[in-house]
Amino acid sequence: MTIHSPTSTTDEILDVTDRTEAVNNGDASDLARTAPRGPVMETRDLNVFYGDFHAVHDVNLSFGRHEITALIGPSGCGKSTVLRSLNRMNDLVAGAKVQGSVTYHGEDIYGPKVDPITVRQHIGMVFQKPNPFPKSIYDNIAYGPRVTGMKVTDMDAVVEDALRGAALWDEVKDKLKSPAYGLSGGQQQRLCIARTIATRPDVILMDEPCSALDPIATARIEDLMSELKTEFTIIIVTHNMQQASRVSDRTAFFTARPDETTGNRTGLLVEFNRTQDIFEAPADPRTEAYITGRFG
Ligand SMILES: Nc1ncnc2c1ncn2[C@@H]1O[C@H](COP(=O)(O)OP(=O)(O)OP(=O)(O)O)[C@@H](O)[C@H]1O
Repeated sequence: MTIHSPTSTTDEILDVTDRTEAVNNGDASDLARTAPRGPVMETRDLNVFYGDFHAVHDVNLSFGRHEITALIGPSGCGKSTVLRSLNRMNDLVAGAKVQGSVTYHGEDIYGPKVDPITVRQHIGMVFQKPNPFPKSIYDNIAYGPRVTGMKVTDMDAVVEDALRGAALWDEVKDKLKSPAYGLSGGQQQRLCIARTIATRPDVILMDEPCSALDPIATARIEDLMSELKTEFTIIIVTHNMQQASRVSDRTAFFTARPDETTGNRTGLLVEFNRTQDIFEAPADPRTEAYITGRFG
């Protein structure tokens, strides 16, 4: 698998091999005690700017295969900014600039030969608000495989697989030609997850996927995440700490530090560890203050 554009030559394409060493460099070195082995993605000294504004500072993270990693922290600490930099969605934001590296199976996704569209095929995204296309349920799912030129011999099977994968098939199998807008909010979000998995990504980024949903729809998405991680690597931004503790294997806690002169608040990673450790034995007092509700 490669994220290079089709013009890349074979010798420019890096192998997709597991790296077995734990990655414990950078600012969070002593805190990332249990970084995953053979990470699918890593950030190294990741800094993101919006124009002159320094939004996130030196983020070092590694995301384990078939794990769910939660990004948590108070509003404005840069969680979504970090998430969007993982599949180059920030390219679409005018004035956004990314420094440092983001690697996917060892390849720098910001490398000069890398095609951002290909990156997003491997690293899909589900947004906060369900955003189905104004099309039928069927066409919402078939759209991705069609436009990405996936070789499909049986589109009906692709649609069914994706809807089953998103735990939506039984609810919609008799109305596949109906408009997606006729579904409930929770069903629409599962449709968006089905749409994402239809193009067979490796990593799924989720930006507060349950924040617009009621508790029952939220529980269904959380169950779904646990099922999906057997096939995919999932990285989720959530404000809901119970959700992070319920679904994730590892948690990264961010905060924002005000600049002494400008007062601008720059996000930074405070602590990254197994979720159980973050919630039961946080190493940093700022993490403890946040998870116990004394800050943020
Ligand atoms: N498109 C943008 N242009 C300019 N500044 C932005 C942009 N997007 C985010 N920011 C700023 O970057 C900082 C981090 O924002 P971001 O949305 O990543 O934080 P967050 O932790 O996800 O916040 P929240 O939890 O409120 O969604 C904030 O100060 C925000 O105002």
